[in-house]
Amino acid sequence: MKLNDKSLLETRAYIGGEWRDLDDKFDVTNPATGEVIASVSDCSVADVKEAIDLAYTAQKEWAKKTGKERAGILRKWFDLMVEAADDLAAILCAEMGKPLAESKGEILYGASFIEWFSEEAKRVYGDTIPGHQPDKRIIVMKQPIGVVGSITPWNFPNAMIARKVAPALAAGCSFVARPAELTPLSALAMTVLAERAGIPAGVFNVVPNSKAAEAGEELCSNPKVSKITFTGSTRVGQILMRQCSDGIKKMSLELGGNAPFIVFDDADLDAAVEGAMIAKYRNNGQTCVCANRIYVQAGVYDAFAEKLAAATKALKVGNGTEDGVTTGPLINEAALAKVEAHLADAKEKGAKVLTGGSRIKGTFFEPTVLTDVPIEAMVSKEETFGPLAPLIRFESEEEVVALANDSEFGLAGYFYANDLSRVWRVAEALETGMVGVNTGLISTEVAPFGGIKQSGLGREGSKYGMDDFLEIKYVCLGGI
Ligand SMILES: NC(=O)C1=CN([C@@H]2O[C@H](COP(=O)(O)OP(=O)(O)OC[C@H]3O[C@@H](n4cnc5c(N)ncnc54)[C@H](OP(=O)(O)O)[C@@H]3O)[C@@H](O)[C@H]2O)C=CC1
Ligand SMILES: O=C(O)[C@H](O)CS(=O)(=O)O
Repeated sequence: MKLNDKSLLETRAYIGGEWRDLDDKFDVTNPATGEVIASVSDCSVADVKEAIDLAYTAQKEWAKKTGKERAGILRKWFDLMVEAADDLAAILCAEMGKPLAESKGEILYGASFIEWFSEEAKRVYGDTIPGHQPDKRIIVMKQPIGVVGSITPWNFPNAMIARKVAPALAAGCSFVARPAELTPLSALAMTVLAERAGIPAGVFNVVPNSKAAEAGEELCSNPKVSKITFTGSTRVGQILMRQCSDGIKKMSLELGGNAPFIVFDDADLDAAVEGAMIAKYRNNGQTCVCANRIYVQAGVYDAFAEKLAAATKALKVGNGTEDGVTTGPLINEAALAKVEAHLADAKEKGAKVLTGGSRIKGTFFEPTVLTDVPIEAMVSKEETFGPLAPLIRFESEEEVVALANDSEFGLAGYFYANDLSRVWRVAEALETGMVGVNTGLISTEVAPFGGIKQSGLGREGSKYGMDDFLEIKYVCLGGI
């Protein structure tokens, strides 16, 4: 790994403003090569508890700073992240496998949340409300929620932390981040820059560890933690909800998805193929908003399938450090096994492979297009989280909206159409938190990201993103 600033490859835990080299360590491997790239300090539950204690103390002073002071420090952090983007991308590519160009895209995407919330920090407005009695005056103020615990996944090891820590610190909260065991290096690298930006000791803590359940249990049960923010599977989100229920702890949950991608017969097919390529194969299909089910209206099914297969064949699979590589490895053997299970099930139920369909080597897998996929196939019911594009034929708008909504998930949905009335009807009818119309890429810091049903609670990014880290206080002044 070539780095301009080698100090960004940090392996120690960051607790109360101290870098701690712990005896216990766990290895981080490169999914493209299987090589160990670093051994990282493995925090115990006692370390997590100490981080929470120090965050609790530090939060009081951090909240006393003005929004403008917090804004200035966050803006400096943003500037440092952009300056170090190439190094941060190299670290992310090495530990997660995302091709370099896409890794850099994630770094800039993560940084955009820090920039956005450095601006929002100055705009935590309250209200005055006309009194309900002559001698009463009413004000509403917003105050930081307190210590925030965060648990994040391996698939966006920089952006998922940035999307949470930025609004939390902007609001005056302090933060204890527990990154995924597979990808702690990106979290630690951004923490090096946070310290350089002047984030005070104890305000931002990072506790890498290899026993997620133990760390999670401490974060969820510790009364000094006021809020848990989680991105990951619905299964784990349910565990965390149960653990937070005793303390009625507030939560933000960004969970699993099963996005429908619908191509109507009045769509611009070339645009629809372009959108499907992004929505399906971004991050090698390992995003929660990936197109998981591709519904194509009968009249354009064959033409779309042919075009999508041609575009899929043009993807270049390989080590993300090599020029021109568009598609890296899957994160691990378990992820590959899930893709192969979905493929085998679909083929058994009658689907045909139009292109791809085989493991290459290690955890590299050919981007695959399947046709004639039946609606009862596993791949249309469960999130594949890999480069498998199942094409399902439909006849009518009513039929496909019912199919699209037949899921316990409701994160993202996409469709291509040009009829204005249809665009309004389908955008309103889809049971998802986010809808892409004639686009396959909807993720941005300026819009509210989040889902409904079992895809989660709350929204991240946008002007709405601060709300999850603030408490509303109503003050009634009497006797006036
Ligand atoms: N809505 C969204 O924005 C996103 C949703 N996801 C969903 O997550 C899944 C894939 O990501 P994946 O990382 O495997 O998801 P997981 O839910 O398995 O893991 C997410 C995080 O939770 C941790 N974790 C696992 N078990 C526990 C536990 N019992 N208590 C506390 N923490 C725990 C993991 O730790 P460790 O990895 O160290 O074991 C990881 O840091 C897919 O379903 C995907 O849709 C993923 C990313 C974004
Ligand atoms: O973890 C994810 O899948 C991200 O939320 C997807 S996105 O924000 O990059 O779209």
